[in-house]
Amino acid sequence: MITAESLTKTYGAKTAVDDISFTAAPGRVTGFLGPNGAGKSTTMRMAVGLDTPTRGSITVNGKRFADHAAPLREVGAVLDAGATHPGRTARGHLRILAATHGIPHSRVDEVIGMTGLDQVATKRIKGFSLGMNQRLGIAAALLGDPATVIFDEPVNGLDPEGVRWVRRLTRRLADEGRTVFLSSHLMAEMAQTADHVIVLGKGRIIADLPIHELIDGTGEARTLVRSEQAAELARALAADGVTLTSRDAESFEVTGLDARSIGRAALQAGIPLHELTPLRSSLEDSYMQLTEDSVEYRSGGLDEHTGAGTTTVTGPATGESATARPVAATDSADHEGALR
Ligand SMILES: Nc1ncnc2c1ncn2[C@@H]1O[C@H](COP(=O)(O)OP(=O)(O)OP(=O)(O)O)[C@@H](O)[C@H]1O
Repeated sequence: MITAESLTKTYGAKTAVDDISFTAAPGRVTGFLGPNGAGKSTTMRMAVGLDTPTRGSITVNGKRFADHAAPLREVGAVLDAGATHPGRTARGHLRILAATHGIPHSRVDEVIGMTGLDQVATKRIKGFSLGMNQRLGIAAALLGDPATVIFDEPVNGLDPEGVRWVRRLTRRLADEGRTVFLSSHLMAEMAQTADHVIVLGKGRIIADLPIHELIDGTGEARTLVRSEQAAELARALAADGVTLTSRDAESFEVTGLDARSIGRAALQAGIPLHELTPLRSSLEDSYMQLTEDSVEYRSGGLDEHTGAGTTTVTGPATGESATARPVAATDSADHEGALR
């Protein structure tokens, strides 16, 4: 269990973590999600005593990290997979760690087996690929058979097999009743891995909810429609499976019909449209919307995250224009590309 209460960290004038409170519970994978610079790593570093809170607290299994008599048996963390001695072998590295923490040698071979490092256990770490280093970091984190694990961006730079392996492993660890706390800036990754997500933006929590609520809340595409003849248009669109929700006298939201079909139906009915805006359609979009105001570094021009530009939709009959910002146009392939 990880519990943060009013946790705050400032570096000079910079507030990296801003008064956050949350719980990562045992038996589930909690995803810690947020754009670059949101404060994820800082929070994780405070959880394992590598940084001190400016205010508030973060405890693991009920105690501050430093107050645990045998911290490695309580929490295993991978915050920087590269932090090893390059001249040592994988087994040598793990044996030294085990010895300094009073962990029996037999556990070293267990974690080597669990992380699939058998073939390279006697090889020097300096020749290790990123994926092997990541596995070694995880092996070290699991040495003490901890009840809580904390992995910072565990799939970053991994090949598809590595990504799948991390997913399966984290699921297994949670199913064994452990608290699994993972950070990522990729919604698509979290959607496949986490049971619960905490979304951080500019040091603050902007969402804390089960992953299915995030999916259920955003799964169905909605379109905002505005027309002076809203009632007439609503009648033209009415059909099985189509839901119309009124916003005001001239606008309503449509589910069960995409923007293209709505536009076509309006044209056929000779009804001018003033607005036709797809509201959202994917998990990635909802994440982008959640974090829209929280992105610290943004490139100019097209929104690099949503891939969304601005599309002008010409209303039928009158030729009036309406501006639609198709947030649904996200192509998450770039994000997922790193995962395949
Ligand atoms: N030692 C430090 N000194 C000054 N500022 C820092 C320090 N560590 C982090 N920060 C700042 O705090 C903010 C949060 O950083 P942090 O690394 O925790 O974010 P993050 O969500 O992990 O991002 P990323 O995904 O890029 O690692 C950033 O603006 C960062 O520049």
